[in-house]
Amino acid sequence: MQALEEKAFAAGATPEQLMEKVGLRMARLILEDVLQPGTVMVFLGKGHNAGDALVVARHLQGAGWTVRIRQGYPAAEMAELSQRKLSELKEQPEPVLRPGPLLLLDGLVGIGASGKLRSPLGELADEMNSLRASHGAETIAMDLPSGLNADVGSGGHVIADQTFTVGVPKRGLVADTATPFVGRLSLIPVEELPLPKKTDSLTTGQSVNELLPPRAFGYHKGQAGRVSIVAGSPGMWGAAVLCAQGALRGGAGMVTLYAKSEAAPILQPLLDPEVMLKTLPEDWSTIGGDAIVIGPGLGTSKSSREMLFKVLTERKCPVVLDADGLNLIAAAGRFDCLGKGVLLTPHPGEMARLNSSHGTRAERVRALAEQSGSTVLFKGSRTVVTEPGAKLHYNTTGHPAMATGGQGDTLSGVLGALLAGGLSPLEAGRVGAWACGRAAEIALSEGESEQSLTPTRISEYLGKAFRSARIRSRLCLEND
Ligand SMILES: NC(=O)C1=CN([C@@H]2O[C@H](COP(=O)(O)OP(=O)(O)OC[C@H]3O[C@@H](n4cnc5c(N)ncnc54)[C@H](O)[C@@H]3O)[C@@H](O)[C@H]2O)[C@@H](O)CC1
Repeated sequence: MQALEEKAFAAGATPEQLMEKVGLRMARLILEDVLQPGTVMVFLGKGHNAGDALVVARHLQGAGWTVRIRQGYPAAEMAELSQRKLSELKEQPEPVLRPGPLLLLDGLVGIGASGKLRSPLGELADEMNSLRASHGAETIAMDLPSGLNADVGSGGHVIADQTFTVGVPKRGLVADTATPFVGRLSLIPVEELPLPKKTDSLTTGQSVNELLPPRAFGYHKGQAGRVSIVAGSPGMWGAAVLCAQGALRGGAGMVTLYAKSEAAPILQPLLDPEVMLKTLPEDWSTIGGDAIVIGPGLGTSKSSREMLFKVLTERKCPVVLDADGLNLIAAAGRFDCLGKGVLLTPHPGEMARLNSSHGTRAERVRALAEQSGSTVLFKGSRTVVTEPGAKLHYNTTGHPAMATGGQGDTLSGVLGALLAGGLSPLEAGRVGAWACGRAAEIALSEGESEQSLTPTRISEYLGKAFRSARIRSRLCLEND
């Protein structure tokens, strides 16, 4: 990263220009999500990381926020540029905490850090963590959460709810050990710091926007695609309903749910009127569509097992395989039915049944992709998608509020819709994970809580999530 910065400076960009650019972009993303002005506390070390935080604070101050400064060192000991950014904040009378949101900006250390946080920054980090725990404050880290090793992700100290990483994703941010310290991730693009092509990538609003170009005016439902869903069983019909909701709001042209005829009186009143309900044929391989989703709440009966293997072996369109679909494959070891065109969506429990519970998440997702020849979306607080020969794509959105049964059913429907609309399994996995996570974030900023958020609400917020990919992409690229 330092080497890239040096290149950018050699090409004429000044550190101040870069700092102003990233600070403005970070502030815009905050203002997109936090709808009401509140108090922002800025925690400062000595280096340019502090300067980033100060530029963000200045923009928030301009938008009506109250700014409070917590400095580790006197101004005279700070980097000259950061001193200047401190002086550019408007003088304020010593403010009291006012009602409204409380944001903590972590500008203690960035990529210039080495080792564990030393005094007085260690104490400031503790203060941030305790305000987060006791005052409902949200912590936003500039570039990386202070204390965390940017290369390997060890040694976290500041617990961030969100990290704005500058220019290039640092490897350590997506390490398993880093996830609890990093929170949601936003990549702040800096044109002067081009992304390295070979490294693993982050799926951001900008990348989702590129994968979902606006539809042509003459677009019709045939192009949006038909999603067929085989899901649900006695006691688990809700999974089928959630999956159909996700498919409908993920952009499908037509959604058909296939279920046993005796389930119709239960299902029909629960389904959106746009969803077609058909009797599950004896031979599942006769089910048509542009994408098939199999598995949510399906059960693991012998007849389902035989039909699943048949559909997969004779598939004529992409298939999303979730939940019991994965369990059936795992129990029988029938990896020979998988391969290209199949998108597997295991959570950690299903992953352990399919492959192994040993190794890092990165190692496990790669191993399953190689073993199955399929695309794998490994769910978790840092969902990761890959396929044989591809790099790892880490999702950046989501929230612990998504820890509820049924989220995966919604996601599988969304994935079916994206595949039916023509995305590849890898693209669909990236977009689907991003959109569901973003829907959760928006729902929370509009009043849902960690306790209340349901998968149905995720579907309801998908509209805003897809829109947000376009908005965030624009916010991250315009300079004024
Ligand atoms: N260089 C630039 O022009 C740009 C830098 N940017 C920001 O600047 C950051 C890098 O800035 P710097 O290189 O000034 O470094 P940092 O701001 O990361 O901090 C370096 C300072 O922290 C102290 N320090 C290091 N490890 C410590 C520890 N364990 N405990 C306590 N103190 C410690 C060092 O003595 C040094 O004074 C990036 O992460 C990014 O946030 C962005 O503004 C973009 C442009």
